[in-house]
This record gives sequence, C-alpha cells and structure tokens, in this order.
Amino acid sequence: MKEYLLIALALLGVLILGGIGLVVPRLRRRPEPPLPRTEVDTRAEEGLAGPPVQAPEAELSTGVLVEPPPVVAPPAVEVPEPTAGRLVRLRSRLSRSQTVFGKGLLGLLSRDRLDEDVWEEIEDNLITADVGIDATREIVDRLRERTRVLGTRTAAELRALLAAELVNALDPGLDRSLRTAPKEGVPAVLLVVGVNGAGKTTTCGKIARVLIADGRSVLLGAADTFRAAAADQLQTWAGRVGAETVRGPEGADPASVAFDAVKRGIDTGVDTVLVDTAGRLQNKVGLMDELGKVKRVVEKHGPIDETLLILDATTGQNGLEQARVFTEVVNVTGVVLTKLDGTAKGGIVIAVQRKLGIPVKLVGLGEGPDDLAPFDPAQFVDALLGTDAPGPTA
Ligand SMILES: Nc1nc2c(ncn2[C@@H]2O[C@H](COP(=O)(O)OP(=O)(O)OP(=O)(O)O)[C@@H](O)[C@H]2O)c(=O)[nH]1
Repeated sequence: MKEYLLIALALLGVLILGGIGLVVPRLRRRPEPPLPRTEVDTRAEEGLAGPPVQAPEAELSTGVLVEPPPVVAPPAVEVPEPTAGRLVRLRSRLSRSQTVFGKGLLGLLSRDRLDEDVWEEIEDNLITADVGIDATREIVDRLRERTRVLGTRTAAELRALLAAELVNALDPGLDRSLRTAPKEGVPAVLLVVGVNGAGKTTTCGKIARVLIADGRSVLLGAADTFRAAAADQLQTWAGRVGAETVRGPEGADPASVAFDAVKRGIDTGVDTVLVDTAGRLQNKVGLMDELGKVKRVVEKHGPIDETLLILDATTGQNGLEQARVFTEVVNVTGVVLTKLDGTAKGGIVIAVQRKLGIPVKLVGLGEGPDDLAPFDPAQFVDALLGTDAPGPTA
C-alpha cells in the first residue's frame, strides 16, 4: 500500500514538471501588448510614429489584423521668402504701369522734335498715371530744362533723365524702415489701419511673413471685430507661419482685443505685435472714436512704434481723400500701397507721398502670400520704366 502511494506521488511529480515545461515556452513567445491607443495617436500626431510595425507571424496566421498606427502629418509651417530683392523679383507685376511709363513716356521723349504738343502729351500721360498735377508740372519742367541743356539725346540718356526725375519725385531720402524691433524685452507694436477692402487683413498676414522671414517672432491681434471672417482670415495667415493670434468674440470692443493682444505679446516675449483694425468709414466720427480708443488703450502698455495706413492703389485720387481721415485720428508713420499689380496708375506712389507727407514703406504686388515688397524708389522706377536691368538701390 505504501509502495503504491509512493509510485502515485512520483507519477504526479513527473506530470507537474512536464506541464510547466510545456507552458513556459508559450509564455515566453507571447508578443508585447500593443501601445495603448492614445499613446499611438499622440506619437503619430507628433510625427514620431516610425514605419508600420509588422505583426508577428503567429498572430497573422490566426487572422487577427494589427493596423499600423495612422501617420498624421503635423501641420506644415511655411518658410516665407526672404524680403531682400522682392521688388526686383516682382517687377513684372507692374506691367500695366510699365506700358504708360516705359513705353508711353520714353516713346514720347524720343520723338525727333520735342515741341509744345509733345510736352503736353507727356504731361497728360503723367496725370493719367495718377502722379498728381503739382508733381507732374515739376517733373515736366525739370525734364524740359535738362533735355534743352543736354542737346543731343540718346535713348539711354533720355531714360536716365526720366528715371532721375521720377526717383527725385519719390523723395529717396525718406526713412522707410519699419520699427519692428523689441525694446528692452518689450515687443514693438504695429497698428494697421485703412478703409474696408483696401487689403488690411491680407497685408497684416503678409507683414507677419515679412517679419518672420527676417527672423522676428510675431503675434497678431484681430481687433477688426466688426467682421468675424476678418479674424478667421487673420488666424489662417498666422497659422501658416506658426504665429499666435489673439481675437475676441464678434462685436467685442476692438480696443480691449488690441490691449489683450499687446499684453499677451509682452507675456510671451514676442518681438512684434501686429494689430489689425476695422475700417468702417461711413461715419467719420465713429471711426475717429473707435480708432482713437484703440490707440489710447494700446498705449497704456507703451507707445505704438509704427502705424501703417493701407491704401488701395486702384482707388486713385479718391482713396487719397479718404486716407486723410486716418492721418487726422492716428499718427500714421508709413503707407502700404496695395494692388499695384492691378493698375496702370503706378504714379499714385508719388501723389500719396506728396499729399500725405508720409513715406510709402511697402507695396503690394499680388494676392500671393509673399507678394509684398519693401519699397525702394530706384528699384521701383526701374521696374516702371521696364527696359534696363535694375540698378543698385538708392
Ligand atoms: N491683386 C492684389 N490683391 C490684393 C492685394 N492686397 C490685397 N488684395 C486683395 O484685396 C482683397 C481685400 O483684402 P482684405 O485684406 O480682406 O481687405 P481688408 O481691408 O482687411 O477688408 P475688411 O476686412 O473688409 O476691412 C482680397 O481679395 C485680397 O486678396 C495686392 O497687393 N494685389
């Protein structure tokens, strides 16, 4: 009986050991559990997910499909084009004005006889190109005098004379730099003003790109609370270059949004805060009140460094009258002339500077994100005349 008991125990021992031997290798082969779902998503969102993982053969054979984590590309941040040389690159956009200046004026000047009729035609051309009456008279008087003194006139000489007079009318000595650098860790503040549709929001977006291309960090304030789409539009521009936007609800007080934007810019330590404003002109008193308040409230943080007036070049002399209202309300330090690609009246640049006494600092030459160029009188005139290769900057 005792022997039977011993044999039974021995058999039991053998069975237990055999069982363990069978189970352990199976446990060792068990694949690692997949990453929890959220972790996979996060890794994918961050662009960290590697190539799709091959499931172990044992699992494939059982028909269980292991889906590779979805690879979601992070939103691409665009790298804007450098600003140097933009006016030269975009010179063909002035082709409509080139017809008037390059072909028209140079053609008239190279006539065999420069009699009274020809000089009148030259005057008409300049006035049609929106140069303005006073500036036209000055340019024509000086050209008449110089061609008389010069006597012989080659095509190259005439081009040089005309170019010199146009550059001179554009006052090349004016300071056209944008004050965008932070001072003692406080961001520079730029206020963007102008009538509806002049291209304010678009230009704000383009300026942000200009600044980012030049190595600055930017925050955009959507103080055009009159039109909700304007804030969306601004946010889209900002998102493309990875800049932050501060906005309020539709109809919010523009001054408070502008104030919050500058405060946020100070807190986050950006270089420049750009504030887009609304430009309703149907009521001059209302506009004055609103813009005046934006200015006062923003200046609680410190002085505004630059106030840019956005002007649509296609509105010509009428636009100039409207623009004057803004110069009465805020201290405009620079003009951005937009849509020069859509007009033959490139002479408006001369009229704007003379009438407002404010330098044109930037020009818009298209709807593309980098179609905004720093203004340079000599390069601009070269582009207008459109024949020779552009010379060095003034
Ligand atoms: N061709 C051309 N179009 C431009 C230029 N700048 C702006 N635009 C266009 O002008 C239109 C109006 O531009 P917005 O930026 O919305 O004008 P806004 O002044 O902000 O208008 P509101 O928000 O209504 O005050 C848009 O279709 C722009 O693409 C430019 O330099 N050339």
